[in-house]
Amino acid sequence: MLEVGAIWGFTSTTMASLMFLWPMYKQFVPYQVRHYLEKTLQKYLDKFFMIKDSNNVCIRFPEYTGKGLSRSRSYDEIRNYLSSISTARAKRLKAKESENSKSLVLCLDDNEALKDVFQGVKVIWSSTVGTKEDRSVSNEGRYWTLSFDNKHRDMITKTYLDHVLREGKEIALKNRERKLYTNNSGSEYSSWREGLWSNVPFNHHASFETLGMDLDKKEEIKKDLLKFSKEKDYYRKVAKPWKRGYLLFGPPGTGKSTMISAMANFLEYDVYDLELTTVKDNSELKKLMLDTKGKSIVVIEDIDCSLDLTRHRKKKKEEDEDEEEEEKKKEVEKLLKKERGHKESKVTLSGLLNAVDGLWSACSDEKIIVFTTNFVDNLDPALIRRGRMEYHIEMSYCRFEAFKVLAKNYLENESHDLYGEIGRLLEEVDVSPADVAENLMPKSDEDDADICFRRLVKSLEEEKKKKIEKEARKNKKKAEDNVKQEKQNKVKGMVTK
Ligand SMILES: Nc1ncnc2c1ncn2[C@@H]1O[C@H](COP(=O)(O)OP(=O)(O)OP(=O)(O)O)[C@@H](O)[C@H]1O
Repeated sequence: MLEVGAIWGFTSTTMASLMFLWPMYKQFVPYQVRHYLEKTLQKYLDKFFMIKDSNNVCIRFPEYTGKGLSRSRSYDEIRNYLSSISTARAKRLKAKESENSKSLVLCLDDNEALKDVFQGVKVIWSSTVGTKEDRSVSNEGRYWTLSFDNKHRDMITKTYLDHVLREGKEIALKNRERKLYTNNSGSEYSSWREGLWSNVPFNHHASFETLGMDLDKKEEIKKDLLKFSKEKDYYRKVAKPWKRGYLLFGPPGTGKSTMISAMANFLEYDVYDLELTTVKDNSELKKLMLDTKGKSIVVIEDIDCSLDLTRHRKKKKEEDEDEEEEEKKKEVEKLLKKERGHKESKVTLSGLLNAVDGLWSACSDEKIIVFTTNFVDNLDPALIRRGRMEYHIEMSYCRFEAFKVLAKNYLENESHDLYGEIGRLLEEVDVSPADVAENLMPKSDEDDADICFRRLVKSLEEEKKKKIEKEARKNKKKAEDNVKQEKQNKVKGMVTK
């Protein structure tokens, strides 16, 4: 496209002179001379432009591939665009499978033409096979030729071509095979000369339809994502990098990872799964972030396990915090410390904050950052404050609405006599959607919906029993502690007397 612009001035002057002299030239110059002159002139001009008659302008776009020149990106974008407007004529077009694309790309056959109308102006795209000389510039001498009325020249070159390239780029993004990236650790990529990220095709089929959670909450998240993806101009206007942070928190098995896949599928984004424990230091983290593309979700799962962020905690523990919960946290922290002993990462909290929304973040477009954690209270408030992690989503235990989605997913069932009992039990006990899903999944060919629902009821009843026993133990311990305390108080009282 740059080349087209650069020679436009020169060509338009030449064209104007030719248009003026054209009738005289045709009448008085012998055919052989005309033929020679036209051939010579074509050598210089025909690469990009040619004049058909005094009213029509044609622009040619050669397909660069040879002579060390990389394939013209704009050519691909034009091809995508033409493919999208030519579906009605698909049968007459040659279908070619494109590289790294999940869809077919339709191409015009040699010497075929395609009409497009833009802002009421008609243009014709045709595919041309050029002469022998053309092959020195373009692979196989192939061109797209765009013809239009000269009076629309400004609109076509300024607005229409921009529109074609923009649309073509959008289509390419939509059709691309989406990827799941994971970071290579420092030593791996330096010794194997790999990139910072390795990737595999992203094939997770989770969607918001299959995600078991409160319906209103689900709709709210979808709306938020959609709004974000359409707000390029708004972010530019308010001078903010086009990115948004989501914090997903909740107990294990409540669907945090599933939610990330659903988000990626909903927006058609790539996913970068960033394993912080293998990142050497802050500078490597910055490089990794800079090496991510737009239209992507950068995920740091179990952020509380990735870094020692707990030491920065400002809030004092609430006094009435559940003792057993606290015991569990201590256990997890102990395990993490052991783990960190093996893979010491020098990434600091400030390094992470910089990577999330430092200067670098303005360098790429349309990015979502997701942190997940099982223990939201363990995180430093600076890391998850609003403005950094704008949207906090609590993934909670399975209740009746989520159960209905899971029953539909796993058993294609929407009503059963046991629904009432299951609904009541799910209000009484806290079980994760992962646990419910496990019970609903048929274990053999004989397992029908009835068997699976009964298995679920049995498991929920067991959970309820455990809960009651736990409560009883807790109350007993409390009563014993009270008695102990009273005894101690009495002894203290007797001593002071
Ligand atoms: N809300 C949900 N909707 C549908 N399926 C779910 C949901 N939650 C869990 N599952 C099922 O349970 C499995 C485990 O869920 P997932 O890994 O998303 O949970 P998680 O919250 O990320 O767990 P962890 O905190 O242990 O990483 C998933 O493969 C999915 O099949």
